Amino acid sequence: MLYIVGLGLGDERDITVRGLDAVRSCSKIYMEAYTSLLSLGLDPAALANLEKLYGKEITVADREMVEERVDQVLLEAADADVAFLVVGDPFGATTHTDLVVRAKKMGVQVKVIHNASVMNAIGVCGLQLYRYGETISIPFFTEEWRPDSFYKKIVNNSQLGLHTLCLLDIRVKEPTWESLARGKKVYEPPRFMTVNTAISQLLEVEEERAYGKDTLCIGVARLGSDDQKIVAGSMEKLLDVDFGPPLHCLIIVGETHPLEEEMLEFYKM
Ligand SMILES: C[S@@+](CC[C@H](N)C(=O)[O-])C[C@H]1O[C@@H](n2cnc3c(N)ncnc32)[C@H](O)[C@@H]1O
Repeated sequence: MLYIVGLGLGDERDITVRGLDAVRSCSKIYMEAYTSLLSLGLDPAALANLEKLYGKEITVADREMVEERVDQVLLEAADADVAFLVVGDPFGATTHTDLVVRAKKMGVQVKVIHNASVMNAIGVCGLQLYRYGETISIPFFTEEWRPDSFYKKIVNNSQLGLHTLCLLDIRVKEPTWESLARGKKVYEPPRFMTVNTAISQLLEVEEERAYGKDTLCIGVARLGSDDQKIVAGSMEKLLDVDFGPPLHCLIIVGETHPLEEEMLEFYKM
């Protein structure tokens, strides 16, 4: 059996009882470490906490492993119970549908154990799920590369009066050759996009007045942790707010219902 287990958004204690039972029963544990709070996956101290809780060693599965060598994991799961851990929820934003499809095609049984995910940002600020449009991802701009395909989606959402949840880029540096030569992959800390960078990039590509510096937005940092931070304000005001350590996401507010407005008041700066 392949157990795909969501770890939630806080720390190692956020796994569900059902998830913990499954993990402890498995002979091999992999942890996906590229779509979410990578510090959990790549910080040796955080990893050690998880291993202590599970009583088992964890193999960190980076993008290359998940995309290119996943059949090895699935073959193991054909003969034994294997856990594949995902920070957040296995189907939260980035889905692991591909893994499920491949497992089923190979005749491997799959059980998914859900948990909180970044999708909880949708409601935590008081906005309502059915008043959101398409979710977007904002990549880091570089000197030569300024993709803005997300912009059209914001325009569409805004024309319909819908809110937009913006997920922000995470850049994982490849393990160095030096560390690979020593037979060990060593990861440098990933680069995370802040709410401030996201807003300045959004203002840079704006041209159809879908939004502007006065548009109401909500910045959400470290959702699900004890020190989560949620601040609502105009783009201009949020540009100067220090949201602290990652992970961050941003919501562009569309037309609001009176109940949404009441809740938003608690977060306004
Ligand atoms: C691909 S999504 C997360 C998928 C993950 N499996 C989940 O269920 O949450 C990654 C993006 O979501 C946002 N995100 C994830 N966790 C967050 C958190 N705790 N607080 C704020 N934003 C978060 C960040 O913008 C991050 O780049």
